[in-house]
Amino acid sequence: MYKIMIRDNMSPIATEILEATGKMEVITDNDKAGNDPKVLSELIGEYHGLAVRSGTKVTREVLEKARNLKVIGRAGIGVDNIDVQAATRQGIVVMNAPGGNTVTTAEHTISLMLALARNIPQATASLREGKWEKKQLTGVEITGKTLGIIGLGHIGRVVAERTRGLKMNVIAADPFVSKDAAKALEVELVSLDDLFARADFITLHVPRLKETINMINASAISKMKQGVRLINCSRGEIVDIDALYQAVSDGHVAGAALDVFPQEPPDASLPILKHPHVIFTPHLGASTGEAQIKVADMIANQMAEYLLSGVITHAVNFPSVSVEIMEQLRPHIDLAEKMGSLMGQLVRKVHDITITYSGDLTALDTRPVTHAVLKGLLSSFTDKPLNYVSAPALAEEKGIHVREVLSSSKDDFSGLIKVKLEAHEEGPDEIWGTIFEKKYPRIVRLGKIYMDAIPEGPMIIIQNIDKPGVIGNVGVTLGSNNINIGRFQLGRLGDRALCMVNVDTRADDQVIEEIKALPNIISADQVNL
Ligand SMILES: NC(=O)C1=CN([C@@H]2O[C@H](COP(=O)(O)OP(=O)(O)OC[C@H]3O[C@@H](n4cnc5c(N)ncnc54)[C@H](O)[C@@H]3O)[C@@H](O)[C@H]2O)C=CC1
Ligand SMILES: O=C(O)C(=O)COP(=O)(O)O
Repeated sequence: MYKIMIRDNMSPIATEILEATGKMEVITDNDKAGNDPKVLSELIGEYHGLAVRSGTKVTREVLEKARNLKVIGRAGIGVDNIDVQAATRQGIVVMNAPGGNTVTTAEHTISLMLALARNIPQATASLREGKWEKKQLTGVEITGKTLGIIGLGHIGRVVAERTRGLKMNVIAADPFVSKDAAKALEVELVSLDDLFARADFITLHVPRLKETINMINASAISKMKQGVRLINCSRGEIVDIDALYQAVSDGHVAGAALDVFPQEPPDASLPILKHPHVIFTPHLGASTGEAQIKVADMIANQMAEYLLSGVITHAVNFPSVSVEIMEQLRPHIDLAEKMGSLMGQLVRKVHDITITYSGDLTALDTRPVTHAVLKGLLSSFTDKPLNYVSAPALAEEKGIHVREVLSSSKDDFSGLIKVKLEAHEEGPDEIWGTIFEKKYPRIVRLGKIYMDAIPEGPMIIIQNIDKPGVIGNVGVTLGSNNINIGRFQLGRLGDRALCMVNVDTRADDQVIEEIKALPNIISADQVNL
C-alpha cells in the first residue's frame, strides 16, 4: 500500500481516484501541519505521495525528512512553493496540472479588471455603510482601451482572446513567444517598455522566476502611462508592493487589483491593504468548483499512474512521456541502464558522456533513455539512492558533462544507442547496444570490438592478446573454481580480443586475479548487471 497525504483543501475527487486503485491509503491533512514546514517535516516520513495546492510550503527541510516520498503532485500550475531542486536531487518527481485552471484564472483576471474599472468592491462597501456615492465611484470604460498582457502563455492567451471580445486593443510582451504565434491570436507583440508606454491596463501572467521577481518595480512603474491600472493574478513577488503602494498613493497608478501577495496570507498591517484604489482577492484565481475538480482529477490520476506503472506525465523535473511511448521506450530504458552500469563498473572518474541515438529511436523522446544511462553509470559511483529523476542532477553535481545526439546515420541496427565516455582512466571508452525483435537487449560493441552479448547478471569482461589458449585457460580457471559459464562471447580487432562471459555465480576477487595472471591477458573485470 502507498500512503498519500492530500493537503490544501483539494477537491475530494483526488481522494476518490487514489483510493479506487485499491493500493493507496489517503490521509487528508488540511490542518495538522498548517503552513509550518517544521510540523510537516515531522509527519512526512511515512508518506510515498504528497498532493498540494499553493498553501503548503514543501521546503528543503521537509524534503530532508521525506525518506519514502516518491512523488509530489501540485493540483495547479505554480510549483514555486516546492523546492524542486531539492526534490530532484532526492529523486522525487514533481508534477503539476497544466491547463486545468487556465480558463478559471483568466476569468478571474477579467473579473478583477472590470471590478477595478467600475469600483465595484468599493461601491459594495459604500452601500453597506448606508451611503449613495454615485459621483465618487464613477469608473472608466474598457472598450477601446489598450490591455498589456505580460506573459502570453496558457492564461495570458485566454485573457487575450476574451478581452478582444470586450473590444479592447490587446498587446503583449513575452520574449518566448514568436511574432507569428501572437499574430495568430490577433495580439500585437511588443517590447516590455513599449507595453509600459502604451497600456491603460496591465495584467501579469508570468511564472515566478528569478528574472520575473520584482519586474514591476519603481523603475518599471515610472515607464507606465499616468493613470494606468494593474492586475496581478500571477505571483505576489512579481510586483514590488511598496513601489506599487507609492505609485497608487501619488496617483501615477489609478488603481490595482491583487489576487496574490509576496507573503500569503499578507500581514494585516500591510499599508496597501487599506488603500481605497486597490482591490483584493485571497489567491482565488483558480478557485472555482470546475477548475478544482479538473486539477484534482488530473493530479490524482498522474500520481497513481506514476506510483503504479512508472509513467511520468507533466513532471517539472522529468521529461513527460505518454503510456504508449513509454511502452516503446521501456526495453531501451532497461538496456540503457545496463549499458551505463557496465561502463560505470569498468571505467571510473568519467567527466564527459556523449549518448548518440540512431534509427527508430530518433523518432521517440529519448530523454528518459539518457536518464537511464546516467542512473546506471552513476550507481557505481555513489552510495546515495539514485533513480531516473535524480541521476542528471547528480551528474551535474559531479561535473559530468552530458551530450545527447540524434544521428541520421544508417547503421545495421533498427535502433542503436551509443554511449561514449571521456574518462580520466584507461579502458574501453565506448559501448553500443540495441534491442533485437523489440525485446531482447544486446551489447553489440565494447570499445572498438564488435560483439553479440546479453547484458545480464554477473559478467566477466576480459581483454586479451589474440593468441591460442586464452579461452581454454579462462574456461579451466572458472571450472576449477566451480563457476559455470552461461554464455561466452568473443570478438576481435587486429591482435586484440575481447571476451564477455556470463557466469551463473559471481566469481571471488581471487578468481579474477587468477584470470589476470594467465598468459596474454590484458585485463579482467567482473561486473554485475
Ligand atoms: N492566481 C492564481 O490562482 C493562479 C496563478 N497562476 C500563476 O500564473 C502563472 C502563469 O500561468 P500559465 O499561463 O499557466 O503559465 P505558462 O507557463 O503557460 O505561461 C507563462 C508565460 O510567461 C512567459 N514568460 C516567462 N518569463 C517571462 C518574462 N520575463 N517576460 C514576459 N513573459 C515571460 C512564458 O514565455 C510563458 O509564455 C503561473 O506560473 C502561476 O504562477 C496560475 C494559476 C492560478
Ligand atoms: O495553479 C496555481 O499556480 C495557483 O496559483 C493556484 O493556486 P491554488 O491551487 O488555488 O492554491
